Amino acid sequence: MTHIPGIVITGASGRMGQMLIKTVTDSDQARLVGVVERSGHDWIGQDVGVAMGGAALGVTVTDDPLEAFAQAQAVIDFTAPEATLEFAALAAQARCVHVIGTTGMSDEQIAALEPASRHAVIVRAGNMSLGVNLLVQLTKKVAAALDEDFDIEVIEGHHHHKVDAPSGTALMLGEAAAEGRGIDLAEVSDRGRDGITGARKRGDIGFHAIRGGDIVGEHDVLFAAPGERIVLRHLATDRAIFARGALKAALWGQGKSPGQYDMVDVLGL
Ligand SMILES: NC(=O)C1=CN([C@@H]2O[C@H](COP(=O)(O)OP(=O)(O)OC[C@H]3O[C@@H](n4cnc5c(N)ncnc54)[C@H](O)[C@@H]3O)[C@@H](O)[C@H]2O)C=CC1
Ligand SMILES: O=C(O)C1=N[C@H](C(=O)O)C[C@H](O)C1
Repeated sequence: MTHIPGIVITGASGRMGQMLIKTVTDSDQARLVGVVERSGHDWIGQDVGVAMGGAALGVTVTDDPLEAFAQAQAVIDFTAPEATLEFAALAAQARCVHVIGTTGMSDEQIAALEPASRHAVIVRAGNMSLGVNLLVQLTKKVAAALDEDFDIEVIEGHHHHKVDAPSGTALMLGEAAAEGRGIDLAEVSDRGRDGITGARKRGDIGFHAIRGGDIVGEHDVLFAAPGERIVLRHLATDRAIFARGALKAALWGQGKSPGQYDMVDVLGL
């Protein structure tokens, strides 16, 4: 019996799904034991390596998540909110660590993860990269050090396929800024101004989303005061940074107590 954890990747044909499959198969610390796609997808029943245009990997794409999860110790899931909720219940049933990269989940959907987290480890983060999670810590510190003379704006840019805004990362950064200031983000959030908006309200945290081409992910946190500006910036140029973080989370979660965790826990930041 091998102690190398078996991993299932959901959303196998997606931008992140394919990157995750490469990352897991290149790793000597994990084994790819299953890949899941939605019912009706033309990859179902094919060897995933062949479907990706390369050599066979000996793993067939399935639309039966529970059957796949039953063979695994962790599920890495970068799909869509409804799918992620379904996978959370099934991963808990199979006692798999569930690493959730999916963004765009509503507060209600996030709350609905709680029953699953009583039985299994869930690691969820809107961004799995080391750099962004460091930026989150820096944002909290800078916001705590500055008063409301500094207007905070979070500006993010992504590829034209992205379906949710603001990005999960932008929300993490906004939450960090609000936490640094000791306030509730929901009360100060100002998203995507348009029209005669009136002057900026002191203390608000603004969000702006750019969508275009193949931008992997760019985030600025702007602190603007009369006479000076500070910009904290992260630029992602390769999705491998997210996949590496997700695999790290899947390995970190082995043997941990059931509950909800994030990348700050995984990275020890
Ligand atoms: N947390 C992080 O570090 C990162 C998060 N993301 C998030 O990951 C998610 C996916 O991003 P992309 O890969 O760019 O999207 P994508 O659209 O390329 O891939 C999503 C995949 O999920 C599949 N899917 C949807 N419903 C499914 C179901 N019920 N069962 C199985 N598969 C299902 C789709 O068929 C598709 O292949 C988004 O929410 C994105 O914001 C993306 C990059 C980094
Ligand atoms: O959809 C993406 O591509 C990304 N989504 C995440 C987000 O919403 O912040 C992380 C990364 O920026 C890429």
